[in-house]
Amino acid sequence: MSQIDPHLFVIFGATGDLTKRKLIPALYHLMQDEDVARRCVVLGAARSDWTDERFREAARTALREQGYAEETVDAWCTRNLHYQCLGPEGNDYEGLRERVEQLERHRNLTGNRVFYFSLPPSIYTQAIEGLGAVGLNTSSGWSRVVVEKPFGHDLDSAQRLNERVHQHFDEDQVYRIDHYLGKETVQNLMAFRFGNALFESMWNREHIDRVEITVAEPLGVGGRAGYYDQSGHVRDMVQNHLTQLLSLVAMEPPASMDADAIRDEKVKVLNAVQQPDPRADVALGQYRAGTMGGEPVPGYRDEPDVPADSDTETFAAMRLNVANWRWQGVPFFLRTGKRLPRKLTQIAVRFQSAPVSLFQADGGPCVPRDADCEAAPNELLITLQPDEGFDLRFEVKAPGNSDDGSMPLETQQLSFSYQDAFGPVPDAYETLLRDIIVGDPTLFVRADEVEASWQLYTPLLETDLPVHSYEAGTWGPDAVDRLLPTWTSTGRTRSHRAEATSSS
Ligand SMILES: NC(=O)C1=CN([C@@H]2O[C@H](COP(=O)(O)OP(=O)(O)OC[C@H]3O[C@@H](n4cnc5c(N)ncnc54)[C@H](OP(=O)(O)O)[C@@H]3O)[C@@H](O)[C@H]2O)C=CC1
Ligand SMILES: O=C1O[C@H](COP(=O)(O)O)[C@@H](O)[C@H](O)[C@H]1O
Repeated sequence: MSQIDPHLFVIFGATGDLTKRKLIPALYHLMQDEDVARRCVVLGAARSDWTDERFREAARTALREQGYAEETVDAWCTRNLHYQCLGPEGNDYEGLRERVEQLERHRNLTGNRVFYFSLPPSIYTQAIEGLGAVGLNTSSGWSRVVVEKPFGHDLDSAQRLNERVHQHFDEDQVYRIDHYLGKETVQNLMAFRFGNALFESMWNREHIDRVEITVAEPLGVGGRAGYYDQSGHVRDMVQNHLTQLLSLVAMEPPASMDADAIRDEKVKVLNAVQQPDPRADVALGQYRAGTMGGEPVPGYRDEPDVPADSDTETFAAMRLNVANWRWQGVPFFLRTGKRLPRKLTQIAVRFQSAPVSLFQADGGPCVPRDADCEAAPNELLITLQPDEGFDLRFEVKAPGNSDDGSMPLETQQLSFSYQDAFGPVPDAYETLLRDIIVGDPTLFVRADEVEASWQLYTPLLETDLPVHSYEAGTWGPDAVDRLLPTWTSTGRTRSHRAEATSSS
């Protein structure tokens, strides 16, 4: 790991779900490296009237639940965790400043600070203003502010939030989190594309027929309806995670691996994506009651805290066109939803078929545009979770001969499994927290990038579109067939590995 400066890591929202489930375990894991543990002091903050000891106890419980050994956890919590109450209104920033300075004196820190907003998004502005009002945006060291998603709820609100943030912090101090960018396999997309000339030379409209991006979850809304019902699936997943995947698949090679060189290319490609026609290119859905893994599950409207007449979408699919020289005319299909049959994050790249198919039952040859002309295209499946890896599907001759005398072909695949090659992949939050404390912004979303993404989806979010019902445990509403009837990721399963993936 690069050199880490001694610093104070302040978590706003320290009593919340994200802190418990993701931030504390990621910090704990990072601090198994003694160098990091000596240099990082954590200060939790929220309105709840907790003490240091109460915060430590919550952290101990969270870590024990994740299977970490009791003694090591206890020692770490006592040594590294502190808590400051922000008062019942959450506005005691003067008290926070005093505590920050006191801890820095006691722990010999030199004014380097991270402020992590694990807060309800409606509080971001208040927190930014609060830090600015008491001068916590400047110090004798560096200060970084980390903002969780969602960053705004449309273009206008994202622009206003960026303006507020920039009144108190420079852009290079701001780390907008999209946790998909911390996933090892998402980063591997760049390695795959730009470290291998073989595929990059075919990565364009001359050779690719279509690209499909699927992010499917079996889970329902869980206990998050308060946020999710206001947000909906396009804001929750498409505007951020799927758009990041799209950018990484479609961007041009950057001039270097420098953070801004990469982010410049991501912004460029996002600006080339045409706004979808909401009525022709988009299908929305909401799950109704169904069966998952043999168990009945309730419909979205029967979930806790969801209004009985909610029209919030829990599924979205769309067709996008990237209007640039590399991609014009190649459809990018995005599909994501809750209560789909299984967990699957996958990019399927379908190459163009061979121009002439020689291996036909009736003696052929034929060309793919003829009816009944079977010419299986090559496909590359990039699976980001679970069972991370690549599968390249191609045609081989099956042994023996067909009765009709034609040469029998069968689809097989070359496969690479991340797990088999490298073992378990680290958690995305651990990667991202490490980048924050070493000051590497590459995997964070820049102000212009977040605005370009909202620009793309805001017209569709402002259109009153039908939300079609789908049964929990299926691949979404029938309306999705209008966009694409057969999705590579869920269509044929043509080999032992594809079947294994589909049943996991
Ligand atoms: N949970 C998750 O899986 C994910 C969450 N996120 C994002 O992370 C952020 C936090 O989410 P999550 O932890 O789930 O939310 P929670 O509602 O569980 O936690 C919110 C936290 O903010 C504190 N808080 C609320 N109001 C104020 C206030 N006025 N001033 C100071 N603190 C306040 C709450 O504590 P108290 O009441 O004590 O003040 C609590 O600690 C959100 O932006 C969310 O979108 C992103 C991805 C996944
Ligand atoms: O940001 C979010 O992501 C999760 C899915 O994340 P994953 O890492 O498990 O793929 C999603 O469940 C949640 O609704 C959304 O807010």
